[in-house]
Amino acid sequence: MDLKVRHITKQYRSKTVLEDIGFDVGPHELVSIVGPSGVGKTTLLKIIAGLETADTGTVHFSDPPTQHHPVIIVFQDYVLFPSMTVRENIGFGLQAQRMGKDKIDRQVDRMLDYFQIADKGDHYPAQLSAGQQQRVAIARAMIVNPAVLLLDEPFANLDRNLKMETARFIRRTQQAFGIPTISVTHDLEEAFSMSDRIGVLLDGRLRQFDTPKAVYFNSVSPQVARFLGPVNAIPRNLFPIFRVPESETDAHLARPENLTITADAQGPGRIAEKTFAGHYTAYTVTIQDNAYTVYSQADQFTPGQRVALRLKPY
Ligand SMILES: Nc1ncnc2c1ncn2[C@@H]1O[C@H](COP(=O)(O)OP(=O)(O)OP(=O)(O)O)[C@@H](O)[C@H]1O
Repeated sequence: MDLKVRHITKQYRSKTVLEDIGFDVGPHELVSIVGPSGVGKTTLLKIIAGLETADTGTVHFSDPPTQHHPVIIVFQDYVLFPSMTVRENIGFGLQAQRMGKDKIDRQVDRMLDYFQIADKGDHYPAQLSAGQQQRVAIARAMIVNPAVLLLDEPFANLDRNLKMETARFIRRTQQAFGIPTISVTHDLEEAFSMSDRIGVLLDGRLRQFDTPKAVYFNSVSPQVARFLGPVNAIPRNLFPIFRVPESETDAHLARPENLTITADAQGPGRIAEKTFAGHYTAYTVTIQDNAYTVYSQADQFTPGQRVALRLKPY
């Protein structure tokens, strides 16, 4: 099963929200669409789910969804039915398909085991932690064998540790069940950690669609690069001292982890600031009145010290 999104355009009251959006999602693939708040991520997801109509464009499923193989969308507040137990919540979709009780029970048991909430089957949602509620919501989505799984800000309500754990869990589950999945989020860490490919939506357009590493280290524009994290623009006249390969661009974009510092008493740079950041040290280095951010494993450089900066290939 794969999914092709082609030339999607959407306006609300003559304001263009989405313009000519196109991408593919392969079988077993998890794609994240990232972008700032209000850029149209939820609108795009709703169009793919058929809950909203596009002005132009198409969404093509290689294996068209059916009642027994539906497109499932999980919204950020993952509303569980508060007066139903966890078992009843998870089995709800199968009951709606009029499956027999024994069969539903067996499938719900499998889900409870897989999602490691077997001891919570008879609890009500209010008795669960946010992470457990999240698992119930995903289990409820997975049990109906969805053709495509759509996640809208899946971890918005979780703290950082739980978020990363849940991201890995969703990744494993989606692969184990072989379900093409699209997640929309403004949380970059989450998108980088679980996606096969990432689409960057800025000003209504999909500016880049590629692997996490490629969008991060090889951003197609300064706008995309800045949205994805801190970036240094090295001006053309400084290419030789940074050892940037010759090219036609006016400035080379380098992530802080793409620069290395070496001690050099005659070097063009000076350490202006040093900050401990856990698994690396963040330095601000000035060269000709420009400041560059460098993340380094080396912590021996001190403010005021003269240094050289070099581009390191990734
Ligand atoms: N039904 C609607 N009628 C009119 N405008 C709408 C409607 N739905 C969304 N919009 C507008 O379309 C734009 C995109 O909204 P959308 O919810 O898709 O953004 P988003 O990227 O998901 O935002 P967030 O990250 O904050 O959830 C916003 O400006 C929003 O106000």
